[in-house]
Amino acid sequence: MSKKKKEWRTEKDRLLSLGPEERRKEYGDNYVALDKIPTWRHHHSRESDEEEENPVSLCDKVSLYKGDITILEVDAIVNAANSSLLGGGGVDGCIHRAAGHYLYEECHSLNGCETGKAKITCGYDLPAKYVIHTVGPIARGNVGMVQKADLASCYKSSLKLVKDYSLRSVAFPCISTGIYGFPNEPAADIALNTVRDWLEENRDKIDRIIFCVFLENDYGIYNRKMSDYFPPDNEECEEGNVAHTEDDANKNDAADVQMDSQVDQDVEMMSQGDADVDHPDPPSEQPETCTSAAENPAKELTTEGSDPVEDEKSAGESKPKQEKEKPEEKNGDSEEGIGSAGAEKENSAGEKTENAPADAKQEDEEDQVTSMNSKEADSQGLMETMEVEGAENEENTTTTHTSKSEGEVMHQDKSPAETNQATQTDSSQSKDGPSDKGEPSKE
Ligand SMILES: NC(=O)c1ccc[n+]([C@H]2O[C@H](COP(=O)([O-])OP(=O)(O)OC[C@H]3O[C@@H](n4cnc5c(N)ncnc54)[C@H](O)[C@@H]3O)[C@@H](O)[C@H]2O)c1
Repeated sequence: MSKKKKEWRTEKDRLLSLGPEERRKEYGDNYVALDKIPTWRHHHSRESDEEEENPVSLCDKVSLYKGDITILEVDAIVNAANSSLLGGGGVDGCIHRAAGHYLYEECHSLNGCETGKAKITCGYDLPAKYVIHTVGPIARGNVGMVQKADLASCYKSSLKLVKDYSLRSVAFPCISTGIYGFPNEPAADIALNTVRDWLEENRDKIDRIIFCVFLENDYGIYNRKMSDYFPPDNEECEEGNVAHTEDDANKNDAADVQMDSQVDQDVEMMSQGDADVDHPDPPSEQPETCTSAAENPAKELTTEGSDPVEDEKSAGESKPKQEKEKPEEKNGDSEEGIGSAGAEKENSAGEKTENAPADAKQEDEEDQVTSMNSKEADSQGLMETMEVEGAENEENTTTTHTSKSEGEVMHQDKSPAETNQATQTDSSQSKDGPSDKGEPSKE
Protein backbone atom coordinates (compact mmCIF):
# COMPACT_ATOMS: atom_id res chain seq x y z
CA MET A 1 0.00 0.00 0.00
CA SER A 2 1.47 3.38 -1.00
CA LYS A 3 2.38 5.88 1.72
CA LYS A 4 -0.27 8.28 0.46
CA LYS A 5 -3.13 5.76 0.89
CA LYS A 6 -1.96 4.89 4.38
CA GLU A 7 -1.97 8.59 5.24
CA TRP A 8 -5.61 9.25 4.38
CA ARG A 9 -6.83 6.07 6.01
CA THR A 10 -4.77 6.69 9.11
CA GLU A 11 -5.98 10.27 9.30
CA LYS A 12 -9.59 9.16 8.81
CA ASP A 13 -9.39 6.58 11.60
CA ARG A 14 -7.71 9.08 13.88
CA LEU A 15 -10.30 11.80 13.31
CA LEU A 16 -13.31 9.48 13.61
CA SER A 17 -12.04 8.22 16.95
CA LEU A 18 -11.92 11.72 18.49
CA GLY A 19 -14.59 13.05 20.86
CA PRO A 20 -16.34 16.39 20.19
CA GLU A 21 -13.94 18.52 22.26
CA GLU A 22 -10.85 16.91 20.74
CA ARG A 23 -12.30 17.40 17.30
CA ARG A 24 -12.79 21.11 17.96
CA LYS A 25 -9.09 21.40 18.65
CA GLU A 26 -8.56 20.16 15.09
CA TYR A 27 -10.62 22.80 13.29
CA GLY A 28 -10.36 25.71 15.69
CA ASP A 29 -13.12 28.27 16.19
CA ASN A 30 -14.20 28.65 12.58
CA TYR A 31 -17.48 26.77 12.83
CA VAL A 32 -21.21 27.24 13.52
CA ALA A 33 -22.49 24.86 16.20
CA LEU A 34 -25.79 23.09 15.56
CA ASP A 35 -27.44 24.65 18.60
CA LYS A 36 -26.80 28.06 17.07
CA ILE A 37 -28.97 27.21 14.07
CA PRO A 38 -32.66 27.62 14.91
CA THR A 39 -35.15 24.96 13.83
CA TRP A 40 -37.83 26.02 11.41
CA ARG A 41 -40.25 26.41 14.31
CA HIS A 42 -38.01 29.12 15.78
CA HIS A 43 -36.57 30.41 12.51
CA HIS A 44 -38.07 33.89 12.73
CA SER A 45 -38.02 34.24 16.50
CA ARG A 46 -34.35 33.38 16.83
CA GLU A 47 -35.29 31.70 20.14
CA SER A 48 -32.91 28.99 21.18
CA ASP A 49 -34.31 25.49 20.88
CA GLU A 50 -33.57 24.62 24.47
CA GLU A 51 -37.25 25.17 25.41
CA GLU A 52 -38.29 22.35 23.08
CA GLU A 53 -38.25 19.31 25.43
CA ASN A 54 -40.04 16.89 23.12
CA PRO A 55 -39.97 18.06 19.53
CA VAL A 56 -43.33 16.88 18.26
CA SER A 57 -43.40 18.19 14.75
CA LEU A 58 -41.23 17.91 11.67
CA CYS A 59 -40.65 21.66 11.88
CA ASP A 60 -38.48 20.86 14.92
CA LYS A 61 -36.29 18.64 12.75
CA VAL A 62 -35.42 21.02 9.93
CA SER A 63 -33.63 24.36 9.58
CA LEU A 64 -33.01 26.91 6.90
CA TYR A 65 -29.50 28.35 7.03
CA LYS A 66 -27.92 30.85 4.65
CA GLY A 67 -24.16 30.79 4.38
CA ASP A 68 -21.12 28.64 3.79
CA ILE A 69 -21.84 24.93 4.29
CA THR A 70 -18.15 24.20 5.04
CA ILE A 71 -18.35 25.80 8.50
CA LEU A 72 -21.38 23.88 9.77
CA GLU A 73 -20.56 21.66 12.73
CA VAL A 74 -22.85 18.77 11.81
CA ASP A 75 -22.38 15.02 11.37
CA ALA A 76 -22.37 15.36 7.58
CA ILE A 77 -22.51 17.97 4.88
CA VAL A 78 -23.64 17.01 1.41
CA ASN A 79 -21.45 17.96 -1.54
CA ALA A 80 -22.91 18.73 -4.98
CA ALA A 81 -20.15 16.88 -6.75
CA ASN A 82 -19.49 15.76 -10.31
CA SER A 83 -19.26 12.15 -11.37
CA SER A 84 -15.46 12.07 -10.99
CA LEU A 85 -15.68 13.02 -7.29
CA LEU A 86 -12.33 14.75 -7.82
CA GLY A 87 -13.51 18.23 -6.92
CA GLY A 88 -14.29 21.12 -9.22
CA GLY A 89 -15.97 24.41 -8.50
CA GLY A 90 -18.90 25.90 -6.63
CA VAL A 91 -19.76 24.18 -3.37
CA ASP A 92 -17.67 21.18 -4.47
CA GLY A 93 -14.62 23.41 -4.75
CA CYS A 94 -15.29 25.07 -1.38
CA ILE A 95 -15.66 21.73 0.38
CA HIS A 96 -12.50 20.27 -1.11
CA ARG A 97 -10.57 23.42 -0.35
CA ALA A 98 -11.74 23.51 3.26
CA ALA A 99 -11.38 19.77 3.89
CA GLY A 100 -7.80 19.56 2.65
CA HIS A 101 -5.98 17.09 0.42
CA TYR A 102 -6.96 13.97 2.37
CA LEU A 103 -10.50 14.43 1.01
CA TYR A 104 -9.20 14.33 -2.54
CA GLU A 105 -7.16 11.21 -1.70
CA GLU A 106 -10.15 9.35 -0.28
CA CYS A 107 -12.44 10.49 -3.11
CA HIS A 108 -9.87 9.25 -5.59
CA SER A 109 -10.21 5.76 -4.10
CA LEU A 110 -13.99 5.74 -4.66
CA ASN A 111 -13.81 5.58 -8.47
CA GLY A 112 -16.46 8.19 -9.15
CA CYS A 113 -20.21 8.24 -8.56
CA GLU A 114 -23.27 8.03 -10.81
CA THR A 115 -25.90 10.75 -11.13
CA GLY A 116 -28.48 10.41 -8.39
CA LYS A 117 -26.25 8.23 -6.22
CA ALA A 118 -24.16 9.19 -3.17
CA LYS A 119 -20.92 8.16 -1.49
CA ILE A 120 -19.53 9.08 1.92
CA THR A 121 -16.06 10.11 3.06
CA CYS A 122 -14.48 11.58 6.16
CA GLY A 123 -14.71 15.38 6.55
CA TYR A 124 -11.01 15.76 7.49
CA ASP A 125 -10.31 19.47 8.18
CA LEU A 126 -14.02 20.35 8.10
CA PRO A 127 -16.10 20.78 11.28
CA ALA A 128 -18.41 18.16 9.72
CA LYS A 129 -17.44 14.59 10.53
CA TYR A 130 -18.39 13.28 7.11
CA VAL A 131 -18.97 14.52 3.57
CA ILE A 132 -21.68 12.83 1.52
CA HIS A 133 -20.91 13.35 -2.17
CA THR A 134 -23.85 13.18 -4.51
CA VAL A 135 -24.04 13.93 -8.23
CA GLY A 136 -27.03 15.95 -9.37
CA PRO A 137 -28.56 15.94 -12.84
CA ILE A 138 -27.17 18.34 -15.45
CA ALA A 139 -30.37 20.19 -16.24
CA ARG A 140 -29.31 23.45 -17.89
CA GLY A 141 -32.78 24.81 -17.44
CA ASN A 142 -34.47 21.74 -18.94
CA VAL A 143 -36.41 19.78 -16.32
CA GLY A 144 -37.92 16.51 -17.52
CA MET A 145 -39.03 13.44 -15.61
CA VAL A 146 -35.48 12.06 -15.58
CA GLN A 147 -33.91 15.22 -14.15
CA LYS A 148 -36.60 15.49 -11.47
CA ALA A 149 -36.22 11.83 -10.49
CA ASP A 150 -32.42 12.06 -10.45
CA LEU A 151 -32.50 15.12 -8.20
CA ALA A 152 -34.90 13.43 -5.78
CA SER A 153 -32.62 10.41 -5.87
CA CYS A 154 -29.68 12.58 -4.71
CA TYR A 155 -31.57 13.47 -1.54
CA LYS A 156 -32.79 9.88 -1.02
CA SER A 157 -29.34 8.36 -1.56
CA SER A 158 -27.75 10.89 0.80
CA LEU A 159 -30.38 10.28 3.50
CA LYS A 160 -29.88 6.54 3.12
CA LEU A 161 -26.21 7.01 4.02
CA VAL A 162 -27.22 9.27 6.94
CA LYS A 163 -29.36 6.44 8.26
CA ASP A 164 -26.82 3.68 7.52
CA TYR A 165 -24.12 5.58 9.42
CA SER A 166 -26.50 6.58 12.25
CA LEU A 167 -25.74 10.26 11.69
CA ARG A 168 -27.93 12.71 13.62
CA SER A 169 -27.48 15.93 11.61
CA VAL A 170 -26.93 16.69 7.94
CA ALA A 171 -26.81 19.83 5.78
CA PHE A 172 -27.78 19.97 2.10
CA PRO A 173 -26.75 22.66 -0.39
CA CYS A 174 -29.07 23.47 -3.31
CA ILE A 175 -27.95 20.53 -5.42
CA SER A 176 -27.76 21.03 -9.20
CA THR A 177 -29.01 24.63 -9.09
CA GLY A 178 -25.61 26.15 -9.81
CA ILE A 179 -23.57 25.22 -12.83
CA TYR A 180 -25.83 22.23 -13.56
CA GLY A 181 -28.64 24.68 -14.16
CA PHE A 182 -31.62 23.07 -12.41
CA PRO A 183 -34.23 25.83 -11.95
CA ASN A 184 -34.13 26.96 -8.32
CA GLU A 185 -37.82 26.80 -7.47
CA PRO A 186 -38.60 23.27 -8.73
CA ALA A 187 -35.34 22.11 -7.16
CA ALA A 188 -36.47 23.50 -3.81
CA ASP A 189 -39.83 21.72 -4.12
CA ILE A 190 -38.07 18.42 -4.88
CA ALA A 191 -35.65 18.89 -1.97
CA LEU A 192 -38.35 19.82 0.54
CA ASN A 193 -40.80 17.16 -0.67
CA THR A 194 -38.19 14.36 -0.63
CA VAL A 195 -36.86 15.31 2.81
CA ARG A 196 -40.39 15.65 4.22
CA ASP A 197 -41.34 12.19 2.92
CA TRP A 198 -38.16 10.67 4.37
CA LEU A 199 -38.69 12.38 7.72
CA GLU A 200 -42.23 11.04 7.97
CA GLU A 201 -40.77 7.52 7.90
CA ASN A 202 -37.60 8.22 9.89
CA ARG A 203 -38.29 11.05 12.30
CA ASP A 204 -36.60 9.25 15.20
CA LYS A 205 -33.51 8.52 13.11
CA ILE A 206 -32.31 12.11 12.97
CA ASP A 207 -32.19 15.31 14.99
CA ARG A 208 -31.72 17.89 12.25
CA ILE A 209 -31.75 18.34 8.48
CA ILE A 210 -30.46 21.74 7.39
CA PHE A 211 -31.25 23.32 4.04
CA CYS A 212 -28.11 25.37 3.51
CA VAL A 213 -28.66 28.05 0.89
CA PHE A 214 -26.01 30.39 -0.40
CA LEU A 215 -27.89 32.78 -2.67
CA GLU A 216 -30.40 35.41 -1.69
CA ASN A 217 -32.75 34.00 -4.32
CA ASP A 218 -32.70 30.50 -2.82
CA TYR A 219 -33.17 31.90 0.68
CA GLY A 220 -36.34 33.68 -0.49
CA ILE A 221 -37.68 30.53 -2.17
CA TYR A 222 -37.06 28.25 0.83
CA ASN A 223 -38.27 30.86 3.31
CA ARG A 224 -41.52 31.00 1.40
CA LYS A 225 -41.97 27.25 1.01
CA MET A 226 -40.72 25.67 4.23
CA SER A 227 -44.02 26.03 6.10
CA ASP A 228 -45.88 24.32 3.24
CA TYR A 229 -43.81 21.18 3.83
CA PHE A 230 -43.03 21.52 7.56
CA PRO A 231 -46.03 23.30 9.06
CA PRO A 232 -45.54 24.07 12.74
CA ASP A 233 -48.47 22.45 14.52
CA ASN A 234 -48.77 24.63 17.56
CA GLU A 235 -50.67 27.88 17.31
CA GLU A 236 -48.17 30.07 19.19
CA CYS A 237 -45.69 29.62 16.35
CA GLU A 238 -44.14 32.72 14.85
CA GLU A 239 -46.42 34.88 12.81
CA GLY A 240 -45.94 33.97 9.16
CA ASN A 241 -45.66 30.25 9.87
CA VAL A 242 -49.20 29.31 8.96
CA ALA A 243 -50.41 26.29 10.94
CA HIS A 244 -51.88 23.81 8.43
CA THR A 245 -55.00 21.85 9.43
CA GLU A 246 -55.42 19.52 6.40
CA ASP A 247 -54.10 15.97 6.95
CA ASP A 248 -50.78 14.82 5.46
CA ALA A 249 -52.41 13.23 2.43
CA ASN A 250 -53.89 16.57 1.31
CA LYS A 251 -50.63 18.27 2.11
CA ASN A 252 -48.78 15.76 -0.07
CA ASP A 253 -51.25 16.29 -2.91
CA ALA A 254 -51.05 20.07 -2.56
CA ALA A 255 -47.25 19.94 -2.50
CA ASP A 256 -47.09 17.58 -5.49
CA VAL A 257 -49.53 19.69 -7.50
CA GLN A 258 -47.55 22.79 -6.57
CA MET A 259 -44.27 21.16 -7.56
CA ASP A 260 -45.56 19.91 -10.90
CA SER A 261 -47.22 23.18 -11.84
CA GLN A 262 -44.08 25.06 -10.82
CA VAL A 263 -41.90 22.81 -12.97
CA ASP A 264 -44.33 23.21 -15.89
CA GLN A 265 -44.15 26.98 -15.51
CA ASP A 266 -40.36 26.88 -15.61
CA VAL A 267 -40.29 24.57 -18.60
CA GLU A 268 -42.87 26.82 -20.31
CA MET A 269 -40.67 29.85 -19.64
CA MET A 270 -37.62 28.06 -21.03
CA SER A 271 -39.44 26.86 -24.15
CA GLN A 272 -40.60 30.42 -24.85
CA GLY A 273 -36.93 31.27 -25.20
CA ASP A 274 -36.94 33.41 -22.07
CA ALA A 275 -33.65 31.79 -21.23
CA ASP A 276 -30.95 30.66 -23.59
CA VAL A 277 -30.03 27.36 -21.95
CA ASP A 278 -26.82 27.16 -23.98
CA HIS A 279 -25.66 30.54 -22.79
CA PRO A 280 -27.74 31.23 -19.69
CA ASP A 281 -27.65 34.83 -18.50
CA PRO A 282 -25.11 35.25 -15.77
CA PRO A 283 -27.02 34.67 -12.52
CA SER A 284 -28.46 37.92 -11.23
CA GLU A 285 -26.55 37.24 -8.05
CA GLN A 286 -23.02 35.97 -8.00
CA PRO A 287 -22.43 33.62 -5.07
CA GLU A 288 -19.76 34.85 -2.78
CA THR A 289 -16.79 32.59 -2.27
CA CYS A 290 -16.85 30.52 0.93
CA THR A 291 -17.43 32.82 3.89
CA SER A 292 -16.07 32.45 7.39
CA ALA A 293 -18.07 31.73 10.54
CA ALA A 294 -16.83 34.98 12.02
CA GLU A 295 -19.31 36.76 9.82
CA ASN A 296 -22.87 36.53 10.96
CA PRO A 297 -24.03 33.36 9.16
CA ALA A 298 -27.55 34.71 8.96
CA LYS A 299 -26.25 37.90 7.43
CA GLU A 300 -27.66 38.42 3.96
CA LEU A 301 -25.03 37.52 1.42
CA THR A 302 -24.43 40.47 -0.84
CA THR A 303 -25.39 39.72 -4.42
CA GLU A 304 -22.37 41.22 -6.07
CA GLY A 305 -19.35 38.99 -6.08
CA SER A 306 -16.97 37.38 -8.48
CA ASP A 307 -17.90 35.00 -11.26
CA PRO A 308 -17.68 31.49 -9.73
CA VAL A 309 -16.08 30.03 -12.80
CA GLU A 310 -13.44 32.79 -13.10
CA ASP A 311 -12.74 32.42 -9.40
CA GLU A 312 -12.48 28.68 -9.77
CA LYS A 313 -9.94 29.01 -12.53
CA SER A 314 -7.81 31.37 -10.49
CA ALA A 315 -8.48 29.37 -7.34
CA GLY A 316 -7.16 26.34 -9.22
CA GLU A 317 -3.70 27.70 -8.40
CA SER A 318 -2.34 26.95 -4.97
CA LYS A 319 -3.90 30.14 -3.58
CA PRO A 320 -7.23 31.62 -4.73
CA LYS A 321 -6.85 35.01 -6.38
CA GLN A 322 -8.76 37.67 -4.49
CA GLU A 323 -9.57 40.10 -7.27
CA LYS A 324 -11.97 39.20 -10.08
CA GLU A 325 -10.52 38.87 -13.59
CA LYS A 326 -11.43 41.76 -15.93
CA PRO A 327 -14.46 40.88 -18.15
CA GLU A 328 -12.40 41.17 -21.39
CA GLU A 329 -10.05 38.47 -20.00
CA LYS A 330 -13.00 36.23 -19.18
CA ASN A 331 -13.13 32.91 -20.88
CA GLY A 332 -16.82 32.15 -21.17
CA ASP A 333 -16.37 28.41 -21.20
CA SER A 334 -17.44 27.34 -17.75
CA GLU A 335 -16.03 23.89 -18.28
CA GLU A 336 -12.45 25.08 -18.48
CA GLY A 337 -9.80 25.65 -15.87
CA ILE A 338 -11.47 24.16 -12.89
CA GLY A 339 -10.26 25.06 -9.49
CA SER A 340 -12.06 25.73 -6.28
CA ALA A 341 -13.27 28.92 -4.72
CA GLY A 342 -10.95 29.69 -1.85
CA ALA A 343 -12.40 29.10 1.60
CA GLU A 344 -11.39 32.16 3.53
CA LYS A 345 -10.69 31.47 7.20
CA GLU A 346 -10.35 33.90 10.06
CA ASN A 347 -7.37 33.46 12.35
CA SER A 348 -7.78 34.16 16.08
CA ALA A 349 -6.80 37.77 15.44
CA GLY A 350 -9.86 38.02 13.21
CA GLU A 351 -7.81 38.67 10.06
CA LYS A 352 -8.98 36.85 6.98
CA THR A 353 -6.40 34.34 5.96
CA GLU A 354 -6.47 31.78 3.21
CA ASN A 355 -5.90 28.13 3.95
CA ALA A 356 -2.22 28.88 3.73
CA PRO A 357 -0.44 25.58 4.31
CA ALA A 358 1.60 25.45 7.48
CA ASP A 359 4.94 24.97 5.75
CA ALA A 360 6.53 24.99 2.31
CA LYS A 361 6.55 21.17 2.05
CA GLN A 362 2.84 20.97 2.76
CA GLU A 363 2.31 23.87 0.34
CA ASP A 364 4.14 21.96 -2.40
CA GLU A 365 2.08 18.89 -1.64
CA GLU A 366 -1.13 20.87 -1.73
CA ASP A 367 -0.05 22.52 -4.98
CA GLN A 368 0.61 19.08 -6.44
CA VAL A 369 -2.82 17.89 -5.33
CA THR A 370 -4.43 21.10 -6.57
CA SER A 371 -2.77 20.90 -9.96
CA MET A 372 -3.63 17.15 -10.16
CA ASN A 373 -7.07 18.12 -9.03
CA SER A 374 -7.48 20.82 -11.66
CA LYS A 375 -5.97 18.63 -14.42
CA GLU A 376 -8.34 15.77 -13.58
CA ALA A 377 -11.18 18.18 -13.02
CA ASP A 378 -10.32 19.89 -16.34
CA SER A 379 -10.78 16.58 -18.13
CA GLN A 380 -13.90 16.14 -16.07
CA GLY A 381 -15.03 19.58 -17.14
CA LEU A 382 -14.44 18.50 -20.75
CA MET A 383 -16.44 15.35 -20.13
CA GLU A 384 -19.18 17.44 -18.55
CA THR A 385 -19.27 19.67 -21.64
CA MET A 386 -19.67 16.60 -23.83
CA GLU A 387 -22.27 15.22 -21.43
CA VAL A 388 -24.19 18.47 -21.45
CA GLU A 389 -23.99 18.74 -25.25
CA GLY A 390 -25.04 15.11 -25.46
CA ALA A 391 -27.92 15.81 -23.10
CA GLU A 392 -28.92 18.85 -25.14
CA ASN A 393 -28.82 16.90 -28.43
CA GLU A 394 -30.77 14.14 -26.79
CA GLU A 395 -33.24 16.76 -25.57
CA ASN A 396 -34.51 17.23 -29.13
CA THR A 397 -35.40 13.58 -29.37
CA THR A 398 -36.10 13.09 -25.70
CA THR A 399 -38.80 10.65 -24.75
CA THR A 400 -39.55 10.53 -21.07
CA HIS A 401 -38.59 7.41 -19.22
CA THR A 402 -38.50 6.63 -15.54
CA SER A 403 -35.15 7.18 -13.96
CA LYS A 404 -33.07 4.00 -13.57
CA SER A 405 -31.18 5.58 -10.72
CA GLU A 406 -34.36 6.19 -8.73
CA GLY A 407 -35.39 2.57 -9.28
CA GLU A 408 -32.00 1.45 -8.09
CA VAL A 409 -32.19 3.72 -5.04
CA MET A 410 -35.62 2.33 -4.14
CA HIS A 411 -34.42 -1.26 -4.32
CA GLN A 412 -30.95 -0.62 -3.03
CA ASP A 413 -30.72 -2.71 0.08
CA LYS A 414 -27.04 -3.22 0.72
CA SER A 415 -24.87 -2.93 3.78
CA PRO A 416 -23.32 0.54 4.10
CA ALA A 417 -19.96 -0.72 2.93
CA GLU A 418 -21.62 -2.27 -0.13
CA THR A 419 -23.77 0.86 -0.54
CA ASN A 420 -20.71 3.04 -0.64
CA GLN A 421 -19.26 0.63 -3.19
CA ALA A 422 -22.53 -0.08 -4.99
CA THR A 423 -22.46 3.33 -6.65
CA GLN A 424 -19.08 2.75 -8.27
CA THR A 425 -19.08 3.57 -11.89
CA ASP A 426 -16.68 0.80 -12.76
CA SER A 427 -16.67 -2.90 -11.88
CA SER A 428 -13.72 -2.66 -9.47
CA GLN A 429 -14.87 -2.80 -5.86
CA SER A 430 -13.44 -0.09 -3.65
CA LYS A 431 -10.75 -1.41 -1.40
CA ASP A 432 -11.56 1.48 0.84
CA GLY A 433 -14.87 0.84 2.48
CA PRO A 434 -15.67 2.94 5.57
CA SER A 435 -12.97 2.55 8.16
CA ASP A 436 -13.95 0.28 11.06
CA LYS A 437 -14.04 3.32 13.34
CA GLY A 438 -16.51 4.96 11.05
CA GLU A 439 -18.36 1.68 10.50
CA PRO A 440 -22.09 2.33 10.02
CA SER A 441 -24.68 0.72 12.22
CA LYS A 442 -25.88 -2.65 10.98
CA GLU A 443 -29.66 -2.60 11.04
N1 LIG B 1 -16.72 22.36 -14.06
C1 LIG B 1 -16.68 23.61 -13.57
O1 LIG B 1 -16.07 24.54 -14.10
C2 LIG B 1 -17.47 23.89 -12.34
C3 LIG B 1 -17.73 25.19 -12.03
C4 LIG B 1 -18.55 25.46 -10.92
C5 LIG B 1 -19.04 24.44 -10.16
N2 LIG B 1 -18.72 23.17 -10.44
C6 LIG B 1 -19.38 22.24 -9.59
O2 LIG B 1 -20.60 22.16 -10.27
C7 LIG B 1 -20.93 20.85 -10.61
C8 LIG B 1 -22.16 20.55 -9.81
O3 LIG B 1 -23.12 21.55 -10.17
P1 LIG B 1 -24.17 22.03 -9.08
O4 LIG B 1 -25.06 23.03 -9.73
O5 LIG B 1 -24.77 20.81 -8.45
O6 LIG B 1 -23.27 22.70 -7.94
P2 LIG B 1 -22.81 24.21 -7.71
O7 LIG B 1 -22.50 24.86 -9.00
O8 LIG B 1 -21.76 24.17 -6.70
O9 LIG B 1 -24.13 24.94 -7.10
C9 LIG B 1 -24.92 24.32 -6.10
C10 LIG B 1 -25.37 25.36 -5.08
O10 LIG B 1 -24.36 25.50 -4.08
C11 LIG B 1 -24.24 26.89 -3.77
N3 LIG B 1 -22.94 27.10 -3.10
C12 LIG B 1 -21.76 27.51 -3.65
N4 LIG B 1 -20.82 27.57 -2.69
C13 LIG B 1 -21.41 27.22 -1.51
C14 LIG B 1 -20.99 27.12 -0.16
N5 LIG B 1 -19.71 27.39 0.20
N6 LIG B 1 -21.88 26.73 0.78
C15 LIG B 1 -23.16 26.43 0.44
N7 LIG B 1 -23.63 26.51 -0.81
C16 LIG B 1 -22.77 26.91 -1.78
C17 LIG B 1 -24.42 27.55 -5.10
O11 LIG B 1 -24.72 28.92 -4.93
C18 LIG B 1 -25.61 26.77 -5.63
O12 LIG B 1 -26.78 27.28 -5.08
C19 LIG B 1 -19.73 20.01 -10.27
O13 LIG B 1 -18.95 19.80 -11.43
C20 LIG B 1 -18.93 20.86 -9.32
O14 LIG B 1 -17.53 20.68 -9.47
C21 LIG B 1 -17.96 22.86 -11.53
